[in-house]
Amino acid sequence: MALLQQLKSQFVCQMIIWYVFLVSGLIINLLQICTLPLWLVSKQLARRINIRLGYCISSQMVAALEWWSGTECTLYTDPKSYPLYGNENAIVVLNHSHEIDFLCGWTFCDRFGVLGSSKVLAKKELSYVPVIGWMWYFLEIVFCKRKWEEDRKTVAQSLQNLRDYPENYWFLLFCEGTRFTPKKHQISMQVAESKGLPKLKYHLLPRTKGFWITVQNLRGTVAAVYDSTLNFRDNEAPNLLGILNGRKYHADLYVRRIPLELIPEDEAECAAWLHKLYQEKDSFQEHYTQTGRFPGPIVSPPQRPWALINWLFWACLLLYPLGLLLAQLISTASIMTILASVALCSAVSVGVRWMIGQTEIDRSSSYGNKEVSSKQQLKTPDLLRAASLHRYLYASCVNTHLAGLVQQVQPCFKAQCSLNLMLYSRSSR
Ligand SMILES: CC/C=C\C/C=C\C/C=C\C/C=C\C/C=C\C/C=C\CCC(=O)SCCNC(=O)CCNC(=O)[C@H](O)C(C)(C)COP(=O)(O)OP(=O)(O)OC[C@H]1O[C@@H](n2cnc3c(N)ncnc32)[C@H](O)[C@@H]1OP(=O)(O)O
Ligand SMILES: CCCCCCCCCCCCCCCCCC(=O)OC[C@@H](O)COP(=O)(O)O
Repeated sequence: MALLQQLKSQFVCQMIIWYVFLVSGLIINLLQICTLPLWLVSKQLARRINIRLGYCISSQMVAALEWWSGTECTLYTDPKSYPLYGNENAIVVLNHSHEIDFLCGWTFCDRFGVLGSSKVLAKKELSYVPVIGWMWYFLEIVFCKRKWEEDRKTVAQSLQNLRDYPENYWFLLFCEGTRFTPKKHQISMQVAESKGLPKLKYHLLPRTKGFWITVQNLRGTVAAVYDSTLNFRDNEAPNLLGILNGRKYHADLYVRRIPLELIPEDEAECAAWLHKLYQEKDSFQEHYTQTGRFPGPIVSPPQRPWALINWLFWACLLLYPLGLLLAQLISTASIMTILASVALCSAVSVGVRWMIGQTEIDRSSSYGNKEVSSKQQLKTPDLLRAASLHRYLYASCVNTHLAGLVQQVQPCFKAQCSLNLMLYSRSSR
């Protein structure tokens, strides 16, 4: 066992995994380009082909997690909801604190048969990542610049395109918008305070616009929101390099299925609903910290062999020509070819390191890192501030089960909030 573990951490093994991933990925990207003319003839067929091509890439990372590192992924959920998973379209809301959270998400996608078709609202920068980012263009992943004024149109349009998608998919939303760091947490809690929202211990304050626009544009085609909360046992801090080194982690995922009809249509109410959801998620994390488990029963889906079979297929296909090439290099070695090969390998290693860097929290973007000055808060137009306060008042009432009453008096509430805030803003100028 220890020998196997040592073998897994050998540089040469990791080189093989990388070689197979990169070369097969680029071949698949090329095949995806070849499907372009087909989009004009049969869009649905082109989509179905791309789902399978996409699977060939993303399942390699799932294979690395499940078969190479042996990471265990446990699902806590209601057994009544379980049969629906994978058999309907869903919006997945997931916390964003771990470097491999997306990969654990992919594992569950694979187990429920929606890996090739799974979607995400991703930051635009990821679309430039070779192999994965390029693959995403053809899978109609929705990209955003995290600048609402620019995103509101493009994101809505991309979501509308998914309305006639031919296979079931899960649409993943990291509503926190960026990965958790202590600094981002501190700043987002200042924002929460300025909006009169309760503080969260384990999450950043969720950004509500992406959630609202997704629900609004996918209503009628998506059946439910899967509220998903992920954590790792024994305070593990998993990362991609650990996976490639064959290190085993233990992921626990708690999923609640919430029918889409229960989510308010109005933007302010939808935002309040999401804030309340994150307060609940925070309490689940607290429960996990205290007890080492999530509430409810464990109903884990079985591991499937397809990710491993796919990897073995590409390995057989690509390792033989690599062997031939190496043999030829050694037999006809000239100084020039050796130097050129070393230069090529070094360039590839730098590229690979950059790709891994995309998953590392230490290299996270500065989004959500900038202090929001009180001056900026005061600059917010009166009505927007009023809407924020109204949202909070509504959320507080939802918390105290007074939602029905609020809905009745809502127009008066809105007017009263607007008036109060206009008076407040004028007096503070
Ligand atoms: C059964 C099993 C179930 C589940 C299995 C689990 C998962 C599997 C599912 C699918 C897998 C599929 C794919 C996974 C593969 C890979 C994924 C990889 C990565 C991609 C992830 C990303 O790229 S995350 C980053 C991009 N995404 C997002 O940002 C989404 C969330 N963001 C939003 O919704 C934003 O609103 C926005 C992007 C639409 C617009 O952003 P913008 O900043 O322009 O506007 P905002 O409205 O958000 O900001 C202004 C308001 O925010 C307030 N503010 C200011 N500072 C802060 C702060 N620090 N924190 C919080 N709020 C802040 C400000 O006051 C404004 O307030 P308003 O009152 O005016 O709204
Ligand atoms: C067998 C396979 C082994 C090979 C391993 C391949 C590794 C390839 C690495 C490419 C990774 C590209 C997919 C990246 C997904 C990263 C998800 C992520 O977490 O994005 C961060 C954003 O949400 C928020 O960004 P920040 O604002 O925090 O910054």
